[in-house]
Order: sequence, then structure tokens, then C-alpha cells
Amino acid sequence: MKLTPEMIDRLRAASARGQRLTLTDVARTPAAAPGQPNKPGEGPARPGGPPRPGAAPAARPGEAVDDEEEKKKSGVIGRDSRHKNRGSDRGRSSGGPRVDRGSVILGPGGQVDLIDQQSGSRRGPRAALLRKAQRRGEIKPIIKEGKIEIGLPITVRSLSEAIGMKTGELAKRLLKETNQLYGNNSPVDFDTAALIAVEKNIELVVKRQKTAEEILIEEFEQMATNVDPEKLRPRPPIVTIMGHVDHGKTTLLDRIRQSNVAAGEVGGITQVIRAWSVMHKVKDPETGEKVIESPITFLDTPGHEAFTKMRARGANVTDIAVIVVAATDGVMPQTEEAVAHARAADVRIVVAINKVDAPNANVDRTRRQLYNLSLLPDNMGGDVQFVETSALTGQGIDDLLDAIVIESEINLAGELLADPARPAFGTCLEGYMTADEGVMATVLVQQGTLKKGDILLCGANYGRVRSMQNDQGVNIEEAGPSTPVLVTGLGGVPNADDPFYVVEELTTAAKIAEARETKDREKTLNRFAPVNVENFAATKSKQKITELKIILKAEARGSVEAIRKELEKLTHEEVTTRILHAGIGAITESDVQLALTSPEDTLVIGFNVTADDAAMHLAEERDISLREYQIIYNLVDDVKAQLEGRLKPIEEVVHLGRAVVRQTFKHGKVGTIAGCYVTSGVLERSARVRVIRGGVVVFPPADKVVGLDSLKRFKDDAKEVREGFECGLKITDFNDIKVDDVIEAFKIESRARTL
Ligand SMILES: Nc1nc2c(ncn2[C@@H]2O[C@H](COP(=O)(O)OP(=O)(O)OP(=O)(O)O)[C@@H](O)[C@H]2O)c(=O)[nH]1
Repeated sequence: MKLTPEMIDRLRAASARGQRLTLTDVARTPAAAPGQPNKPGEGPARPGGPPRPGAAPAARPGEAVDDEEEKKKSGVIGRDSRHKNRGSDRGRSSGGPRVDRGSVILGPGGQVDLIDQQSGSRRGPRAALLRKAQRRGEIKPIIKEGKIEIGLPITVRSLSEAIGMKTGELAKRLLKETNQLYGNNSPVDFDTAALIAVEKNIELVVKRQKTAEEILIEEFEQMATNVDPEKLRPRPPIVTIMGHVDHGKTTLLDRIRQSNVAAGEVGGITQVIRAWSVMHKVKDPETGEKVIESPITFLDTPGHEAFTKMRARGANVTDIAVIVVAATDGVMPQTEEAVAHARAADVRIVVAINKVDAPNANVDRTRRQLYNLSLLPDNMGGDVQFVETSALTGQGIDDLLDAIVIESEINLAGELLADPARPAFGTCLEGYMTADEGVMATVLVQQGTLKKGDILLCGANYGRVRSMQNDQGVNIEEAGPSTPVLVTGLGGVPNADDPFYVVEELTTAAKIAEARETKDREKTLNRFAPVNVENFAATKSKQKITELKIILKAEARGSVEAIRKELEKLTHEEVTTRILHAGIGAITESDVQLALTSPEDTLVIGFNVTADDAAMHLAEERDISLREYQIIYNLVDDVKAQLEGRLKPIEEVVHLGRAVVRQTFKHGKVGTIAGCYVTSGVLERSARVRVIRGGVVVFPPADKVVGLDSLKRFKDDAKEVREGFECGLKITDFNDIKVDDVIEAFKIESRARTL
């Protein structure tokens, strides 16, 4: 498709209206004159035009028309709308300002704790209104129970707010519990606070102090979510060129830059990841005049087998991957891998069929091979643009750039935006050390503007940006979104792929960098730490994997298809398989590299093929297991077992027995020992226990499981004590045991599940 100025105009107008057009829409729909009603199916009318049948009501960016309607329907009116509606509210029979519904916190016992959700206060006119509204039954209560976080130190006031109990009432309760007098700001120890909370069915959890790194990442996440649409500006798309070795990636980029980098490359192979920006000028096809300037940022990722690592990285920071296929060779193993990488990174694909000038070029065959990889153009039901190019003669280069602009304007409309005013964030593409300049790092700014003098934190390294050069080696003072720059000033060499953040204080950057370094060191040591039951359980519980990704290599396409069919049969609502990449031939380093994007849930499988040396080496180094099979059923059985292993086992609580506490003894070193009588079942030494007082579980908290430190019959250790017998026991981490407490013993049995 040839991009025309009208098309760009239409695309931008649609994008400004928050509307997305498809390629076909853009090609077929003539632009509607301003103010004129559009045809059905064209999307919302331009501002000022009447709405079309079936079209969503037009809303300018930032105008939450639907939201406001929804809020009105549900009776919740925000501050702004309340303000706007004040006049009409005055006429309401209840008189006075409106009251938010659903703003009341109700304790489990049914008592109401009225908190003004806007001010957080229990006093004042709003709280009084809330109380009134509650009495009239207008307010839908929210039950406050379950887990509640509280910061340290705990005071009467903070506990009262956390558990929804009046401070006076709480002070009285504390007096009863500890025999001490409390004011609003008096400290309360956690055990006592937790005990009082339990009586209200609330489990009190101490809010962990956030690390400097967590605070920083949270800040950046908040910046990303709480974006002000007014501040967003379009940013250039970031494009990666990928494909098989020697298919013409560098020559293509040279053409685009009108420079000759390939001639300067060592051995004719791209050596380092590089990035640059170009300004594409879209021409009017009739007059040939340049009409619109569209900047594009290119990452030149190496294509040679030895640099698969770099290529995998290139795909992760990009918006669009241009897959270059030489029409002379057609689709080759690395073309397939490039497609798999692009798909795994979820980026848009544009295909460049290159070397069409060569006498042995076979474009039709190449197209067919690409269709077999499910890359389909729009006339075949797909949405991938194909462009025929010759990097040597320059044929089709403008069309390729047009295709990238179309891709950005249509399929990435509304996504290629960034706020240049916020602190910069981005990714390191390459880091190295030179004798003259020290540490150098090529970084890609993704959000915000990076400035000279900014404090940069990149992986476990930090420093003030001493100098910045753009892609042409020119010193610059600042770099906006989608700009690649070479920076100096970091204290150490960062890893490619390390995200970078601009931090306000050098001390914060130093603290985070140091913590990261310690963590990295621990990680290396932990790789050799023996697995014990606890850390094994911890790793298992962290694995909430729903998708088992598979990289499959086989000796023939028939085998791949047969295996694919068998694996498709392994379905379950919680776990499933997804073939990330399937290909013919040995397992290569690139396959292992692909698995590294999510190593815990990816299997690299070879069927009747083995792994080459580089793949074995990398797999060993990075702990990726490579599996080889000769029999299809063994392969399927193994994958099935892997999936079943990922199904969380069912945990069943088996009740063992109960005992009642008849006496307690304080023992200096051991703590409080309970003299008990077993009223039912059996108490086993290895059992889990909980303490029940007045029908309420007082220990342990819901997220903790405890057992017994000791179980004795008279002076002897006992394995179990049956109903009708007395025993002495000590509960782990618990000394507040009291006469008449009931000790309930149980065990947790887990049952594996099958597909
Ligand atoms: N006939 C013809 N030759 C081309 C074309 N594009 C590139 N070549 C030649 O193909 C060879 C490889 O080109 P490169 O641009 O180095 O290929 P590459 O994909 O970047 O290679 P690596 O960096 O090794 O992955 C060179 O000899 C180029 O001159 C083209 O469109 N037509």
C-alpha cells in the first residue's frame, strides 16, 4: 500500500479522536469534511458533527463521559461532579451536601465505624452526615475484616484506625489486657494489638518497611499509571531489523541512513548493538513532494548466530520488528527464530523481502514460506505488511519506511506516546569500558528526558551523566523519549538489558546499587545452596504458572506437526502448553536464548535431534534443562508430568484431636508450658496446632502454621497422647497460653492433582 498525505491526515485525526482505523479503512475511506456527518462504520463523528448510528459517543481525551454516567447510576459522585451539581443538590429533601454512599466501615460485630473517606477523619460535618445517612439506612456498609496492614510503631490511634474501634473503647480494652493506662499516642506492642484485632476477626500484619529500590520502582510505576494525557507527546517507534545472517540487514540500514557502515565492520559481520534515529519524509505520490516528517528509531541488532543473545535483547525494547528475508535464500532457520523472538516479545512485524534485484531471487517462493510461518498479508486475512526491497539498489526502501509509519499510526495508535517532562527511564543496550572515557553505555530513553548531570541508576551501577552523544557522535545536553544515546559517568559497566532510572539523590542511587550488588552476590551463592523443605515450598508456592512454554526442535516437519497435535490434547483450565518456537534441526544457542526470556516455565525439547555445543554450554551456564526424546509418547508423558507438577496440590486439613489446658507453668528458658487433658482424638508430637480461646483462634495468625516444641507424658517425651490422658506441651513461639484454652491438633495433607 502506498501511503498518501490524506491517509496520514486521516490516521492522525482518528488517533486524536482515540479511534483506531484498520489498513483497509485507511485505504478505502475518503476523509469526511469537517463538520459533515461521517458514514456508518467510520467511528465517532468529528467534534461538532452529529453522532452516527451505532457509534460510541464522542469524547475528547481526558473526558470521562461514560465514567461520570456510571458514577451517577451507582450513586457515587466524585468531588468534581459534586461540585458541578451543587445547585441541584441543594434542592434535595435531605438538605445539605450529598453524602457518598458506601463510605462506612462496619466492624465484624456489626458496629459502625464512621470514617469520612475523603478526609480519613471520624469527626467533622461529613462524618456526622455519614452517621445520619447510615441511620437512615442509605449507606451500603463495607465489612472491615480479614488481613489489615499496620505500620510500626503501633499507637492507640493507628490501631484504632486499623481495626475500626474507637480510641476510648480501645484504651479500656488495653487497660484490661495489660493493666496500664493508654493515651491516643501511646505505643502498643504488636502481640497485644494482634490479640485485640483477632477478637474483631482481623488479622493484623506488620507493614514491612519498603526498600529504597521498591520505593523507586513504585514511584516509576505510579508515574506510568497516573499519566496525565495532556502531557503525553508522540514518540518515534523503535524498530529492530532481524533476520538470517547475510540477508542484508546492515546494508538495508545503511541505505536508510545513506551511510556505509557495512564496509567498516570487522569481517563483514555486525559486531555490536547500535541504534540511531532517522527522519522519514513521507512523499506525495503524485507531486513527489515531501509532506510529513516522521521520526523512526532503529536498533541494529546483529544477525549472526554468535550474537543471538544480543538479538533476543533487541526484540524486547522494540515496537516493530522488521524481518528481513533474502528472496535468494528464502526463509532460513534464523528467519524462523527471528519471528519467534518477535512474537515472544509481542511486537508488531513488518516483512522486508530483500535482494529482489538478484537474478536468483524467488519472491513467490519466499512469500509462500512466510505464509507457512503464519505471517499473512491483509488480503489473506492477516495484518502483516510485506515490502519488496533491494538494499543494494534502494528499491522499495521508501515503501518499507512508509510501512513502518503505517504500522505506528494504525496498529500502534495511542501506544507510541511518552511524557518528556517526567524523570527519564529506559534500557541499557550495551555497556563497555574504554581506556580514555572509562565506562560507556548506550542507553535507549523510553520515557522522560535524560539530561546531562542527571543521576543515573542502571542495574547495580550509578553515577552522574558526564557526557551524552547522539547517534551521530554529537555531544548533546538532553535526550527525549525513543532516543538512543551514548553516556559516560557510570561507576561500573552495566549489563545490556538493565533498566535505568533517573534518581533524585546520589545517596539513594548508591543505596539501591549496593543492595542490588549484594543481592546478585547472594543469588550466585544461593545457586549452590541445598534445597530444604522450606525453600522448596517457597519456590513452589511462587510458581503460579499457567502456561508451559515449549521450544521444540525436531528432525522433520512431520514430527513437529505430530508432536504439536499431541501436545494440543493436554489441556486443563489452570495449565496449558504454548509452543513458542518449533523448527527443524539441532537445538541451537538461539533456542536456549529464547528460553531465557522465562526460564522457569519454558522447556527446550529436541526430538531425534541433539543440542550443539554452544547451546549445551549456554544451557549449563544458565541452568536451562534440555530434553531429548526419540519416542513421541515419552515426550508427551514428560510434558504431561510437567504440567501436572504445575497444578497446585490440593491441601486438606485432617483433624487429629483436642486438648484443654488445665494448668500453666512458666519455665525460664523454655517459656510457658501447658498441662493439658486430651478431650478427643490424639495429640501427635509432629502435629500442627492452634489455640482457641472463647471460640476464637488466638494463635497462630492465619498466615503462619505452628507445631509443638515438646510433648511429654510426665517427664518423658511422647510421640502421641491419646484421648483421656494428660500431657505437658509447649507450643512453638507462643507463651501466652492460659487455663481453659483449647489446643486443636491437625495435620495438612497435600494431594497431587492430575490432568
Ligand atoms: N543483490 C543484493 N545483495 C545484497 C542486498 N542486500 C545486501 N546484499 C549483500 O548481501 C551481503 C550481506 O549483507 P549484510 O547487510 O552484511 O547482511 P546482514 O544480514 O547484516 O549480515 P550479518 O550482519 O552478518 O548478520 C553483502 O554482500 C551485501 O552486499 C540486496 O538487496 N541485493
